[in-house]
Amino acid sequence: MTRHPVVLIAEELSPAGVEALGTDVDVRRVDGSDRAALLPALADADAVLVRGATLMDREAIAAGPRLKVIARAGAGLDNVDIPAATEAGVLVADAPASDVTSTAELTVGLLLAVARNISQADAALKNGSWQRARWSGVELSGKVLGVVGLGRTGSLVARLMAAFGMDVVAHDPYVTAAHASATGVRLLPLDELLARCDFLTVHLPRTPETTGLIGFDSFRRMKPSVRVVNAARGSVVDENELYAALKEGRVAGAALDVYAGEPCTDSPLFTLDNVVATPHLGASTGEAQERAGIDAANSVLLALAGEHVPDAVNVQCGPVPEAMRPWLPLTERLGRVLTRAAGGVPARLEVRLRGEIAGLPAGALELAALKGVLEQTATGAVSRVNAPLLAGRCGLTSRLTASQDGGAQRSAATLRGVFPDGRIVTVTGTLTGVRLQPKLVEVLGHELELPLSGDLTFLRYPDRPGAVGLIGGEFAAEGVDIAAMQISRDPSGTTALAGFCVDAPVPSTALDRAAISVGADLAWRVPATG
Ligand SMILES: NC(=O)c1ccc[n+]([C@@H]2O[C@H](COP(=O)([O-])OP(=O)(O)OC[C@H]3O[C@@H](n4cnc5c(N)ncnc54)[C@H](O)[C@@H]3O)[C@@H](O)[C@H]2O)c1
Ligand SMILES: O=C(O)CC[C@@H](O)C(=O)O
Repeated sequence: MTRHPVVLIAEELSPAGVEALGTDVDVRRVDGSDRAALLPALADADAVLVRGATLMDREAIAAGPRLKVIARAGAGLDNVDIPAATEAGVLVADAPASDVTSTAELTVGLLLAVARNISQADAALKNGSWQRARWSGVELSGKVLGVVGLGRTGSLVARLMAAFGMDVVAHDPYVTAAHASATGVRLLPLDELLARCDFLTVHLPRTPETTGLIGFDSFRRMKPSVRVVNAARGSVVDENELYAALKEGRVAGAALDVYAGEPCTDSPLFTLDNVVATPHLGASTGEAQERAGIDAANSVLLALAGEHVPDAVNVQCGPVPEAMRPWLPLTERLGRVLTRAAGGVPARLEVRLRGEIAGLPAGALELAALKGVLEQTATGAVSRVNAPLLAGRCGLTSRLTASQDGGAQRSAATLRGVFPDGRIVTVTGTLTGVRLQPKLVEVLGHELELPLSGDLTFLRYPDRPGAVGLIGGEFAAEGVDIAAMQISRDPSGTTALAGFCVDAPVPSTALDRAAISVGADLAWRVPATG
């Protein structure tokens, strides 16, 4: 029975997300926050689905030797050691678009709550106290809202708050003025924004640069009437400094959804009347969880199938257009043919694209070629994720070149390897027919046409009559059936290259005998997988 890939669900995942995984995977569950349960459960896992409470650090990644993908059902990957995953060849993806609307809407709620003391008044009333003057607030309309971080959430918050009549200004050194103006905001230096705003909301990732960004110095620059909202990451606003500023009347109010350490139940901030606090609810809506689950499940399925994962964060390539996707497995296989033909890894690899594909973004093809080249010799797992790292370690450099002239094909990909001993080895493939079948069309300068699938075997020998019969005889003696074959002479007509698609791997003893019988100087096999 074929083994289905094991997908470990380590946290609550929406039913739609579980359903999106389909029936061709073996779904298992574990409580990812329980380390003692998580580590052994990872031993068999091909994929793990997490939210924010499962720590996928170096130790956890090492506990999953089969792992191919870590997918986060949500935005942000603070709980995943991305460099460790990259080294291990494990793809990491999150679902960055899934919770933008929910988080932006919660931010609107927090802005309103901190302006109007909604939660404090609610709690007081339910406690029997009718205090209208005590909970009087301020309007949003006409006030300046400072948005720090004008990415997905920040931009949506800016648009939504403009509808309240707020004057929205933003600080984000990494966005263009065009993006800001399309969002309807003015970009300002941080100091100027801090000095002007009546309300401040941060929508930043946690990075060394953003940790504590809103701290003592920032509060010093702000008006004492300012109200601060954080629904991004706890550590972006320094909690101790915020507490001091609120206590001393240097900040009028704060609304927080996130905390430096979570779960957080006993912060000094919770003792203050002018603080509204929610327990990390930004993405906690049915809609966001459904989208996050489905997006993460789709990333898992794509990664397990070896396909391009648009939400991957640790694959070093840009977008992969639809027309480029069938070329990924083809280029990977070409890499395997090249390394096997040469008996080792080249020092330099050129990935040449010709014809119609030459104009398309092709970074992913370079990664696929590197993967194919390296996986024959590497000791651990090789994927498009760690291929550049492993190439660097073994001194292999690569480059992409493109030419509009496809030659005999509409499009073709050639791998050209230059080896440390000066040898140059080339292999070329193309996709043919309506079903885009991968074909080899050139090997070591010999033109041929051979399906680039299944087990392949090649021999290069001085051309003479009867050679194919001798080779076929050796294969037949081991019960190996030939599904397709091609013989190609070099331009001088003296050397022949025979390529065979075989139904089962040719035993090495049979290949050795065949090579001796025809006087081959090269004989090699390319296994169907890895
Ligand atoms: N509360 C929640 O439940 C919840 C839900 C979703 C996202 N988040 C968090 O909200 C934050 C924003 O999410 P997003 O999806 O909008 O991210 P994003 O990547 O779309 O936007 C982040 C923006 O911050 C900017 N930025 C980075 N460093 C900066 C700096 N030093 N100064 C100013 N700007 C800087 C980036 O240029 C980018 O535009 C993330 O930390 C995310 O994890 C929280
Ligand atoms: O609910 C969650 O899983 C956390 C939401 C998440 O996307 C975040 O980045 O804060």
